[in-house]
Amino acid sequence: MGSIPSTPVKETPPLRHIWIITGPSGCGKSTIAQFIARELQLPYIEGDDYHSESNVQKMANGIPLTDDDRWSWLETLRNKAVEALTFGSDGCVVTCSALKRKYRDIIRLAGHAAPDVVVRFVYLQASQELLLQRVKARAGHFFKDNMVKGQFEILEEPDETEQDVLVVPVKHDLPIVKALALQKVELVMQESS
Ligand SMILES: Nc1ncnc2c1ncn2[C@@H]1O[C@H](COP(=O)(O)OP(=O)(O)OP(=O)(O)O)[C@@H](O)[C@H]1O
Ligand SMILES: O=C(O)[C@H](O)[C@@H](O)[C@H](O)[C@H](O)CO
Repeated sequence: MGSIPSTPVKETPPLRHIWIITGPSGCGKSTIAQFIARELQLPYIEGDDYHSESNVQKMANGIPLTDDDRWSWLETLRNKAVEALTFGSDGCVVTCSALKRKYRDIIRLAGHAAPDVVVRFVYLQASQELLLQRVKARAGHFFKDNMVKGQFEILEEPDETEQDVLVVPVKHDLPIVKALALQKVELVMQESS
């Protein structure tokens, strides 16, 4: 009796995630994004590095950005993320305030870059009072505490209809927030592998 030939198992390559770390100024985007990028060994793209000189000047002068100021910045961040994957990365971590849903929608288009690319947002959730304190205490940054209120005025918090968003409360001490964010990210990666 001949042995039954085994059906070859098709290996599906793991998905490549673009992690967008979001939230208003001072919520910890840079801190958490650098940590996650280091832990997952992924490239880190700092959103603030891609604001135009005039955007930075505006913010430094206490003038909030408008939608028009943000469109090309959002497109640039999306392109940078896709570029990182095109150059062979297994994923990447990007900081972007992404305060409005339509801004997140612009970034979401990166998910069409290739069938294995998935965009996920990590929303760092905090109260205005807490972020005011954290921005006040931070030195050497162009974004000052007088601008925090404006961030909350336009903030559209992701709701349950945005299923690609992981919410991480950031009122806890930093080691706890880091662990929580990483845990949520790793769970998604496990579920999608
Ligand atoms: N969980 C935390 N507990 C205490 N301090 C924190 C926590 N998370 C961040 N910080 C501090 O708060 C400040 C703001 O953090 P960070 O610069 O990472 O925020 P951000 O969202 O990137 O800000 P921005 O958008 O203005 O660049 C920093 O001084 C950081 O060390
Ligand atoms: O959309 C915006 O208004 C900006 O991206 C801001 O969020 C700042 O750049 C940032 O918070 C300072 O780091």
